[in-house]
Amino acid sequence: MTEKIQKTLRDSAGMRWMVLFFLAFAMFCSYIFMDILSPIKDLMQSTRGWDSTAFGTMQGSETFLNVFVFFLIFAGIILDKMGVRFTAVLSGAVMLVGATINWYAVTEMFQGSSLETWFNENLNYIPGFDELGISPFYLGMPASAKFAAIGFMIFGCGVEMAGITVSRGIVKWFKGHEMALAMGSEMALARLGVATCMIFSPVFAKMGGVIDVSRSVAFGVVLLMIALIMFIVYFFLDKKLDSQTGEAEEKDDPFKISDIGNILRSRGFWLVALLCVLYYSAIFPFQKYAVNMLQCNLTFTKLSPESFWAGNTVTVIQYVIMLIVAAAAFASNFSKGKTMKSVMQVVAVVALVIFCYMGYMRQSAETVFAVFPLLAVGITPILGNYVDHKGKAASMLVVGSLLLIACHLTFAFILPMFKGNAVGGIIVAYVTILVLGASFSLVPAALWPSVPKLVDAKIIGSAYALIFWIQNIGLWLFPLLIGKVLDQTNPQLVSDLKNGLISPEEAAMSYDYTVPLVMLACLGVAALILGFVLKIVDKKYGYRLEEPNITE
Ligand SMILES: C[C@H](N)C(=O)N[C@@H](CCCCN)C(=O)O
Repeated sequence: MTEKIQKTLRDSAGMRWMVLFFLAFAMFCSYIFMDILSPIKDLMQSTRGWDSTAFGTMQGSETFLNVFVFFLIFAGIILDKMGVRFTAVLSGAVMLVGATINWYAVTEMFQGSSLETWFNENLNYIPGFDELGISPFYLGMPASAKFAAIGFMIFGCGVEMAGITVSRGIVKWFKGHEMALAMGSEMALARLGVATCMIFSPVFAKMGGVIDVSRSVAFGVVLLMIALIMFIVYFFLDKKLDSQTGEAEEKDDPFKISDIGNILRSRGFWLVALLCVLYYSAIFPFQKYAVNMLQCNLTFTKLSPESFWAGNTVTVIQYVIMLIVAAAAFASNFSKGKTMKSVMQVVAVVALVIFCYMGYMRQSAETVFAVFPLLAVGITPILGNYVDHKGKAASMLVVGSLLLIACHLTFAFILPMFKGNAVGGIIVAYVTILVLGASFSLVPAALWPSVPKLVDAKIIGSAYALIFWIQNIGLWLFPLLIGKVLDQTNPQLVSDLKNGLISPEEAAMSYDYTVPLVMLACLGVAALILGFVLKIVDKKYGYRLEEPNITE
């Protein structure tokens, strides 16, 4: 008798990739919001009075509840107990609530309101947290930054919860299939989100010639509504899958809190978690300051408002070219024939060169930095595919860390030598940013798909949550530290600003970033050392990190 094989939704490649699209698109929207204020640090200073410390404190608040109230640990437990679809929708709703508060805080409506007065008079001292030096507020912090920080904290809970949920969702739908490629593609779309925000956030803020930073944030809020819809659609698909499989994974062997002990006893887990915090602390916090760092180091000529390059049409054209780079790189990864692959690669490279040229012609730091996530969009899926079929994840972590060190040192010491040399400076900036983008593809593409090799499937949600929690400590600390170090290593600038000798606009463009950049390079050195240790431990204990995910 022929046995009837029951096919489930995840056995269909089309269905799997459609599910991935919903999850990844939700992350795309979330990543746009995550960095929505990063390219307009100068405008936050000139229109809302946020100096570097206020900006850094507000940006760092994203991770505050996750780290100090252990929200991420709870999120992992919720995920392992309640499942992917419930947690996905919950995370979408939490992000939206936080983002809406954040938006209100930077609107004109908030200015002069009784809420502003309240925030000016309160939250200057948080017992316990202030003594430990970890308060998300301080005396003199602008009220709008304090309230925005509260919103960003709530958003941070949602976005990190979404991050672990999406990773677990991908493991659920793709294990045994193209898991690393799927994770790489999800991250690629997230990077496109960052590039989108680098380009469009300043456009929204400056629209119609009137500066209003809240328009940028409103744009992010609308996208988070779409993210929630994506998660709701995913909810129904995931429910259907569970009805087909009979929810075997959860029912047969339910998650227990004590399972977390198993994760914490794994040597491999700790090495990956520490490498993760060191590496990501040198990337994400940097991303929040990178545009300003370029503004301070590159020489831009002010374009007249009538100039073609200053207009919004060119922004849209540049964005379309960005999409062409992403689509061609992605298509080259999936093309079967050799000729088609090469054609796609040529299209991607040509479009990338045009993108860079336009960035230069537009004479703005945000359009130059937009190329950073773009390379990651193109190559993260390719590297994910490589991990699926060839392995070498631990080696990729080592190479990624090496590139990171080289880039931060170049920004610190070589880029400033080109101040005054507009073309030379832009070339150095582009090459360094592209190499950093390559590093930012290597490490994530190798790191996240390695986690299922280190822990049991039923505790994978908690394992991701613990890694995120450890990582979030760095993501909390370093934006704050960079802001403080910047103010402390630029004492003349800070005192001139205080005494009214320079305008906030001038100050925002004149910081010396050398010390913060060296600090980030040091993180890279520590990550590199851990990468080597991981390679040794992997060999000794047989985690199979260097082996492919798919055995052909
Ligand atoms: C910031 C966040 N905690 C993070 O680590 N993001 C990773 C992606 C993790 C996989 C998400 N499904 C990143 O590289 O962006």
